[in-house]
Amino acid sequence: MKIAVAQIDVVAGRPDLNVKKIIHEIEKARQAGDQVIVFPEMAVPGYLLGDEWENGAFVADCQAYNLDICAATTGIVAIWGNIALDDTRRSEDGRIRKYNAAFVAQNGRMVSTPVIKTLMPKYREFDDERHFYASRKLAQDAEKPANDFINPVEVTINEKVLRLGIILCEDMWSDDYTINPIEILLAKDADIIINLSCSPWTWRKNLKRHSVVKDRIRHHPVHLIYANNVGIQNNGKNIFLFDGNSTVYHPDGTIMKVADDYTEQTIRVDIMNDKHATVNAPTVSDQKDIEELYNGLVYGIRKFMAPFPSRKVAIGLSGGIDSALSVSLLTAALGAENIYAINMPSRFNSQTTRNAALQLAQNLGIHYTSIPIQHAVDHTIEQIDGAVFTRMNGSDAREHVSLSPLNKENIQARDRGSRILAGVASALGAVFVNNGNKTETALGYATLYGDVNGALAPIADLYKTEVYALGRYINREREIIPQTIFDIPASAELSADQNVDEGKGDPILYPYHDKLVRAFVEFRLDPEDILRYYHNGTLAQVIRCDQAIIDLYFKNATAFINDLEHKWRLYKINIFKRIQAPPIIAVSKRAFGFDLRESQNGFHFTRKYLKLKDELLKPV
Ligand SMILES: Nc1ncnc2c1ncn2[C@@H]1O[C@H](COP(=O)(O)OP(=O)(O)OC[C@H]2O[C@@H]([n+]3cccc(C(=O)O)c3)[C@H](O)[C@@H]2O)[C@@H](O)[C@H]1O
Ligand SMILES: Nc1ncnc2c1ncn2[C@@H]1O[C@H](COP(=O)(O)OP(=O)(O)OP(=O)(O)O)[C@@H](O)[C@H]1O
Ligand SMILES: NC(=O)CC[C@H](N)C(=O)O
Repeated sequence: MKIAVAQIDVVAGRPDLNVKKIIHEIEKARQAGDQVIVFPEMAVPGYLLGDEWENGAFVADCQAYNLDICAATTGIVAIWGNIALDDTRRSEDGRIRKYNAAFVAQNGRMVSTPVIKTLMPKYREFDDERHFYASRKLAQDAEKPANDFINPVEVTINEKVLRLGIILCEDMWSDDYTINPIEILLAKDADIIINLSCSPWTWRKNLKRHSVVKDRIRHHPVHLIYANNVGIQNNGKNIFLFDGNSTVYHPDGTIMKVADDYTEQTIRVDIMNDKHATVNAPTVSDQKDIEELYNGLVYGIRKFMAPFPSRKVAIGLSGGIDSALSVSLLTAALGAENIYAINMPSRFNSQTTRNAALQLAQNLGIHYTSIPIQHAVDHTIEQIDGAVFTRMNGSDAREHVSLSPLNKENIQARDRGSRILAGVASALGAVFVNNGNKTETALGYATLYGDVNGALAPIADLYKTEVYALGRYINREREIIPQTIFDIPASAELSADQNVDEGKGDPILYPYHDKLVRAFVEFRLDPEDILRYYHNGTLAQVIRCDQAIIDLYFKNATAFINDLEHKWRLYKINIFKRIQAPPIIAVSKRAFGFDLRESQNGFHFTRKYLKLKDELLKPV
């Protein structure tokens, strides 16, 4: 059986574009002699559409496109993902019932009723349960076992009947569920498993998938096809990267063929005359991780900017590592001709960072200018510091406004972000970007309406140590980011206390705080957990931090606890900044935005935490 797996770029919300592509691929496959062609999950509408799924006209339009696809299937079996509607019944939200489904057509006719997704992911960015009715709910309604609703689809190819075990993405990731759709299909003599997916890239997920596949077909070896899309999908607060990596597996779970990452590509195999060699499973290394991260971010930026009327981007180039990495990624994604860098020195910016910013711009060949801000900052300070409020209740009471040193720091950041960058971007017909990293985003180490601004936050899902690692990757062949930028301390350069030439910088101990933030955000640990691990000596292992670093920074329990409480407070209080922050490209296992859904409730320390703290601080 000759099967084509079409790894198309699914544009979310654009069924017109997607269907055009699908029909084109079907025609190509027919000409190539393929007998079956498989497309990804939700290949017609896209998947991360938010509450657009509630737009009745839109979903009806998407479903109606099935007729166009079906009509194109002369001489071939096509399998694709789309929404299925049942307007005779309602979902639990009172709206028309919708299914996340796979459609199978051959010779201009649907071969079966739609195959309905069984397992509905409802964690992280996934919201299937909110919008779609699962096949297992249908079973419940009918008071029948779930198995009755999970069946192979029979197709006839060359007069031979084949039983296709078709599933949708999460149906394969069944470890945490009570139902295992693949097992059910294989028990019903499916000849092959075909998984239509819409599965975003995250760190080492492809590797995990290979082991999941191996496990699923361990007791019942059959070929397994995994069809995933490329492109990005944006839920409003996060951009998810779809690397594709569509794979055909041998019955022993080894890889027969795999599509290239982030590339529209159709892979072809002749399943039953299996002469295909085995492709080596990918290896794991830090270098490969960094390479994948780099490729993903560059792809994400390029795709995010594609629908904008202009690809021009303005960026504040400080001579620090964050903007250095960001500008390097932007240049790789959009071309040097589209990048406009502005250095905006105040009196606190060293010659060291100013020179580094200029050198970096020269190395990249981008547009560059310097717009000093001290004059405007002084003017703003003078106006605010001199302001007097008069109470308008007849008392004429007066209140003088006085700026603290911290207020003055923030005026510089706001002057850069809200006055210069926003002004320059509008003059150029460009957008400007936000260069915050994940560590400072978590701790609120950025100024609201200043450097929290921007159209896109390309590196806000990278911890500071990852920012440096990617910076070194950028320099792998030649020095693009000047070495000085790696040598000076990370610093906001907003006051004399942050003078890089004197070795002064941010009040964040990145090698430890990166790990602590990751424990809060990705491992979902509370200070109670952190303190317990600290107390029983396993903290370094749990948060994957060098013990020597913890010992170096914290000489005793008091120092450790003070820091832990300070950082937990910052993390929780600064949700207000993240709410107003631009969309973030998601690359970790939990990105700020709409991957981690934060409620704005301040901070709390549990009673167990307080008890343990008392014990630890009790004088001996
Ligand atoms: N719940 C809430 N909802 C909405 N807004 C709220 C709010 N609570 C306070 N606010 C507002 O937020 C203001 C305080 O926030 P904000 O103005 O950001 O100021 P703040 O958080 O006090 O300070 C920002 C920190 O980031 C550092 N920083 C700034 C810029 C760049 C860099 C760098 O690394 O390069 C570092 C800076 O040195 C300082 O330590 C308040 O004055 C108030 O107007
Ligand atoms: N002097 C400056 N000129 C231009 N832009 C600046 C300047 N200072 C800050 N910015 C902008 O504000 C952003 C936030 O500053 P921040 O200090 O966090 O990052 P950075 O300077 O790039 O890196 P680092 O924190 O390592 O110094 C910068 O990425 C940059 O876009
Ligand atoms: N589309 C889906 O069902 C996504 C969930 C799935 N676990 C994934 O691979 O990302």
